[in-house]
Amino acid sequence: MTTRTSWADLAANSAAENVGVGSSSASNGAVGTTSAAGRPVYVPPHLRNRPSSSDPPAPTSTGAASSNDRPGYGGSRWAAPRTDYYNRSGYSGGGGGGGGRPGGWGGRSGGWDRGRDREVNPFGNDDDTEQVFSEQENTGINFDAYEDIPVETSGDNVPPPVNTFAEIDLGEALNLNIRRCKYVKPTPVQRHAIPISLAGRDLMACAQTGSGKTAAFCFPIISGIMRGQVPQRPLRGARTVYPLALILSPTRELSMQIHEEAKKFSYQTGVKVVVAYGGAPINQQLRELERGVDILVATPGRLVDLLERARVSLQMIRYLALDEADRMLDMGFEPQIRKIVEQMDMPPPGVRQTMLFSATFPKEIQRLACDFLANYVFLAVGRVGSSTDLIVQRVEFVHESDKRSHLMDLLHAQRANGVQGKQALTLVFVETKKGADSLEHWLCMNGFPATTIHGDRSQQEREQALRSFKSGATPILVATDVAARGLDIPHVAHVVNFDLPNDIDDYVHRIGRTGRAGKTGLATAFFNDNNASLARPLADLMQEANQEVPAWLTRYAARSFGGRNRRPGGGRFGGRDFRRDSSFNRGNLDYYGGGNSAGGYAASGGYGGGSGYGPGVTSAWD
Ligand SMILES: Nc1ncnc2c1ncn2[C@@H]1O[C@H](COP(=O)(O)OP(=O)(O)OP(=O)(O)O)[C@@H](O)[C@H]1O
Repeated sequence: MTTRTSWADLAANSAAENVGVGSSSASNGAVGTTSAAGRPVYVPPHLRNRPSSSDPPAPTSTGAASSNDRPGYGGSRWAAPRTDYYNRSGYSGGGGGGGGRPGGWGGRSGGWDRGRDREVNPFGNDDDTEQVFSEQENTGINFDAYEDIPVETSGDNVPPPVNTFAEIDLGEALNLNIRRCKYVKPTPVQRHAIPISLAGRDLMACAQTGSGKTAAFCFPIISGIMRGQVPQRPLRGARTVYPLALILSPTRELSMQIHEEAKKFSYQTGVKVVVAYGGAPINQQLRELERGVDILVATPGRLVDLLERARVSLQMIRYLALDEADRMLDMGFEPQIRKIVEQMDMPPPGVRQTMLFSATFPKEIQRLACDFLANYVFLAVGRVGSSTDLIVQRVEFVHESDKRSHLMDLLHAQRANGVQGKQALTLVFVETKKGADSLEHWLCMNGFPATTIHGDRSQQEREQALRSFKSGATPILVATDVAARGLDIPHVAHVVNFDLPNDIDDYVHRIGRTGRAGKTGLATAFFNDNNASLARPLADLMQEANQEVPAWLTRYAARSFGGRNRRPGGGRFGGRDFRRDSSFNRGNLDYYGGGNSAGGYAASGGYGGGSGYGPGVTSAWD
């Protein structure tokens, strides 16, 4: 029954070596065993009767060099919070109710090691601390490209931005991972968003595609969990888990990607990240959850399933992040998100910290989002909903019947220009799943290896398609909008909008699959009469991004009535914090904090001259 390298042993041993150690784990009265040092230690149910691991604990990489003497940071300074966690009944057993933490706090270096479950190094085998410190910036990244981007913040007492990661108190272990990722300096959204979130503020952040939003919400969450004190976890079903942070995203692949990123950022911090998404066997995800979870990354559907099975409780959520937040709150997802955030057991706004991120944020969605926020800061890096100048945008007039041959011409030209005849990675967006399959078939028949990703394919097929695309085995990926948002696929040189979307924001996200992290990219759109309603927003967007707008498109734009893409108030895009709109400020309203579904929220003064907002929120929304 002894697990020589169990989290409990390690925690106890580590505790003894550290300052500020609490009482031993046996004090929680839970089932225990005896550590090598003779101290009784608790072994959670899922670790009992497991063979010992012969592996030593993960080697420390921060060591005593930590310059941060807060408990919970790096190296051997982990003891205080760890002991704190595992002494709490309901957290690590005490009747078996501890879902989140058991097993989460293992290695001396802050990693986790639960018997046979040892934290895998997400950086692969080439993680060498010396190399980490000596290597240069992520190659090919030119964040200077973002330096001139205007930044707008609004809200009460907005914490100031930083210029370097060193200025931010993220903790030694996380700082080391940032260096392992070869992030030399923060991107503009990170410079602003991280200090705001670290100060405990709710945030609605809008920044261009590929500009590093994932790290902007992950770093404060990981850092907060590392240093935070955890309130007592309730005793509930033995198999219910209590994550401390929830990150929701609209697609399975994006959730997987965020999970991969978050695992890198949290390596050896002791913070455990688990992902749950549909289409994959739930039992495997349940087993993973039972091993401990601090940060749960999930798609809404699978999360609702887990909540209804009472396998996850949101009662302990301290951080809620919605990636692609405007998508999460649009008509398709809103009911599910409301159910998760408002109708289960999640703490309300003001108690939890909420972060909403996207590259696009229409004003009507900003209004909706207020239900989820308290006294939030609005941050816009660049114009809300704008595309990055790094993407060269071309629009070509192509009749429906000519699209295939036109695509073929593009691909031939691209192949001719490619390195050693290799096809550059090209992502082709189409409207329908059927259309995707048929175009893929046709491309393959014509000597262009292609694959597809769309909602009618099994999850395994989707994942295989992405792998095959990323590796270059099938350098053309034909996709529906399922691949439009968030996916960070290196080396996508060209995005083709074979069928243009109906909504300009979807266009922004689609083309954002190229031109990421300071790199340049190319986006070509096939436009014809079917896309007339997009003419105006498209022309405006291109102009704004300093792109050449064809004269014929300008003529189309002049004729178009705008439709749903035309946003009133001068700009097509929600170019800024909607709280600054005169319609919103009308009546000297006095809004208040708290997730009141009537629209109450904390926009406590300080915006565009409004001196506080009132309960007449609904009238301001009319
Ligand atoms: N500070 C940094 N230094 C270097 N690279 C970075 C930095 N921050 C993020 N990156 C890299 O930039 C790329 C884009 O980041 P990310 O996927 O978070 O963008 P995003 O803003 O969320 O994009 P999207 O709007 O498409 O979801 C990733 O490959 C990431 O590793």
